[in-house]
Amino acid sequence: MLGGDQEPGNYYVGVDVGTGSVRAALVDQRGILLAFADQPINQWEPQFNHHEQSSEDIWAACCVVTKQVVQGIDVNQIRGLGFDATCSLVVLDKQFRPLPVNHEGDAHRNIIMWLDHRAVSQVRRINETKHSVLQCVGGVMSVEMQAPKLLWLKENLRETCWDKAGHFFDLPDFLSWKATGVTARSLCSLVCKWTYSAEKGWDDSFWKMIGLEDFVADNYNKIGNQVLPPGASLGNGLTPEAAKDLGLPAGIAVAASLIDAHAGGLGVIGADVRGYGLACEGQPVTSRLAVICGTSSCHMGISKDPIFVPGVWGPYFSAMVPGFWLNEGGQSVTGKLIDHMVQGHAAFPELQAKATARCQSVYAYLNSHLDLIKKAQPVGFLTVDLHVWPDFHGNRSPLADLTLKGMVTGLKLSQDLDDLAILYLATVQAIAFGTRLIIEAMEAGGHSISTLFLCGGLSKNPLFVQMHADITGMPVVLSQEVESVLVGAAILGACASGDFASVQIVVKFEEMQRTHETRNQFQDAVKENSVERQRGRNTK
Ligand SMILES: Nc1ncnc2c1ncn2[C@@H]1O[C@H](COP(=O)(O)OP(=O)(O)O)[C@@H](O)[C@H]1O
Ligand SMILES: O=C(CO)[C@H](O)[C@H](O)COP(=O)(O)O
Repeated sequence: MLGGDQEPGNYYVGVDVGTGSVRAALVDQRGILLAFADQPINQWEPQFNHHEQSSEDIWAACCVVTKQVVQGIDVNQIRGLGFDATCSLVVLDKQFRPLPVNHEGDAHRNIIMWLDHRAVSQVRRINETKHSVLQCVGGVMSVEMQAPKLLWLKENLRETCWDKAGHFFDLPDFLSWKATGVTARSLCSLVCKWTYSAEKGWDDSFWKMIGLEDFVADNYNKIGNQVLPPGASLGNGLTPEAAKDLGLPAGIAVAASLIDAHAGGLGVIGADVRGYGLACEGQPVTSRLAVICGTSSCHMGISKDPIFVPGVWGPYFSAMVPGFWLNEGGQSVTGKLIDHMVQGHAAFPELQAKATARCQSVYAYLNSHLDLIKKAQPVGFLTVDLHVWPDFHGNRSPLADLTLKGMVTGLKLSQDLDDLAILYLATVQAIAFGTRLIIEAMEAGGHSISTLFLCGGLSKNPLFVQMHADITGMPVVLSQEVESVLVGAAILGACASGDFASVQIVVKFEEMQRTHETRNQFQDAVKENSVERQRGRNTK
């Protein structure tokens, strides 16, 4: 076992702040998840395309779930703590107090969430500059990144927010600051969402060109001028105040953080797949694509040399696995889109009642209903007359066009449970086709991908997984530990503790995890059908 010099019973805590909830896990030195807790967090949408959260609300939820997962153990055996979170923008004043990011002046809502699309005008102007930093985000900056949102705050909330601001954090970095009092930022967040270069640092000309010369004058104090690799140990570790909040011992190692998709990628991409006859067995890790699918989906592909893929974020150096370049494709709404389509359908109340009666989730019920109504052919053929274009919140990758909208064709007058189930299936398939489009763009750029490694909430939906296998034509690997994002966060804590020399070595934690593969039934079905037809011909 790697890192054999650890004492038995070393524990690490991972905290994952997703869009809808905060999760924590207790993980041992074998990478086995021993305890899990989750806590919902609030989201506000004060107007269309404005999505806000509260850093105080999120920290309070972190404290609840962390205390829960360490119940019953000797907390002195906890060696490290790691955070991952969505790439949302946190705004604090010079005394680290929350500032409002809204016209109502509500300082409790001091976070502009990752999926917020308020800064449309700002990102258009940024992209019109054609500045060279845009070559590190696939050529087009997303409205979901931090520069457009910062520019929006300066142009729209000058007095109530911008002039009073002392610190702008990516949410993962806010959490590590809250835990240690250290304002150092993670290389992951700054490189992926702020245009920071691992080799050259900040580019003064970019910030001056887009009208945020304030940061240059201030020597980047407000957005970070001390940058550490993910997994580096921060300051003197957990402060006594944060230790009390979290129910952990003061002084334990706290790691420089990761964005949630990157933690998920770290948690699955190194899995040991020997013995399953998979195409990626014995292949380099660069043949693997990690897809972290929750509210959104993020497609994480790594390479030894930088690969530029138009419309796909990156190339980013060492932003997920040290020593590798990263390209990140994405679909801004996937789980959120499926929830939207299902909950907005006329038959949803009937579905809810029937699922509740069976003590099932609505998705488990829908999946079984589809099996009930499918004919002789695989379930995927039920949507031959109904199709969905999934860009209800713009297209993140590979078209990188925030103005695109969603579309449904093939609707009838009926709105019964069968129609809802088939619309749900068509939405799942549309998302899988979006993944295929991203893979094709990445392969055109130079990637060579053979196998998908899925994690995140949607990886718990067998239909979602099967449609990805069928439509991409690739095997899908699910790790035995479904909470892979949390394993990724705990890996950070393990690295910061010094029990493991680097994140990369720790990635091999996964050798302890078994994996199982989902066969590509669609291709098998097509083959069987063609065999049937051939048999039919031969017997005629
Ligand atoms: N067991 C499940 N079956 C089907 N869908 C699920 C399941 N668990 C979560 N989801 C879906 O995954 C999405 C949330 O993903 P998750 O990774 O848990 O959260 P976050 O996006 O906050 O990180 C939601 O759209 C939810 O409907
Ligand atoms: O842009 C991101 C990652 O690069 C966001 O953090 C991610 O898309 C949101 O994650 P989730 O869907 O799990 O809430």
